[in-house]
Amino acid sequence: MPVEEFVAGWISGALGLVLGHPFDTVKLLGFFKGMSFPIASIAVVNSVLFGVYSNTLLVLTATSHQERRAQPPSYTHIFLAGCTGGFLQAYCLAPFDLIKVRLQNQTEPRAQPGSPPPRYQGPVHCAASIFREEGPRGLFRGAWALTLRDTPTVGIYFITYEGLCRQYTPEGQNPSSATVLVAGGFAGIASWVAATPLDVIKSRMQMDGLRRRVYQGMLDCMVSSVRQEGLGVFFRGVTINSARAFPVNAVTFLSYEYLLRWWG
Ligand SMILES: CN(C)C(=N)NCCC[C@H](N)C(=O)O
Repeated sequence: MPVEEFVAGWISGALGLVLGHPFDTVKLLGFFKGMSFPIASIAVVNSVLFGVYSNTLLVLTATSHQERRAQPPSYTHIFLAGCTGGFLQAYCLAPFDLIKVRLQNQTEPRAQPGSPPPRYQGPVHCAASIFREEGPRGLFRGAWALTLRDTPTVGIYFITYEGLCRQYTPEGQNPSSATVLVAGGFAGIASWVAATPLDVIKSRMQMDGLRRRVYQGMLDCMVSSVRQEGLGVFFRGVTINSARAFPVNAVTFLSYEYLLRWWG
């Protein structure tokens, strides 16, 4: 199994994250300020995403990453490989994403003289507290919604990227840096616009259980969110998700492509 794609995914995910971090921090004003935890987690998750995508395409089409410009895979194969990558990354992402959401939503003010310490004092403390208070399964709270969010939308991510690259690249050639940047940016936006409704539900499921359980399950969360806030609830955060997605995924795809060309 070729491993370069896993390593390239690892490095490119970390680079994309550095650009995306300010957006992640303002999305929910909170306590989540450090970089080491998100870098470590996104690197692992992106490595699984790109590694599984590329190796699934290898199984489906018998072409390596280097051969794919001369023998482009069909969009059906790209979509299926993307969905497989999205499905597997969701399971690796689930505990990291839960910790991120819990820390971001922590609204207690930063330590002021006399104020009680925040409930979670950092990522490791947060993981240990969830494990202790909600059990090992607690670390996977919201994983179903995350899987439903990521499986089709990562398919959309790779289809958009490949479609735009093919549109603006002469046959058989590698896309230019500008094309990779634009295609990567729009792939990020397309996938996040599609992912936002389930992203809202996922975050609510992850916060559920912190004090008392509010929702019976994912469907109940959807229905009560729409009842209380209207259909607009599914588009909450779509603008900031898209604004973050363009630079993050432009840089992710550019570094991924260049690392593979450099090693290839
Ligand atoms: C849930 N969605 C939209 C995705 N997983 N999209 C594909 C990768 C996105 C990239 N790691 C990012 O953080 O923007």
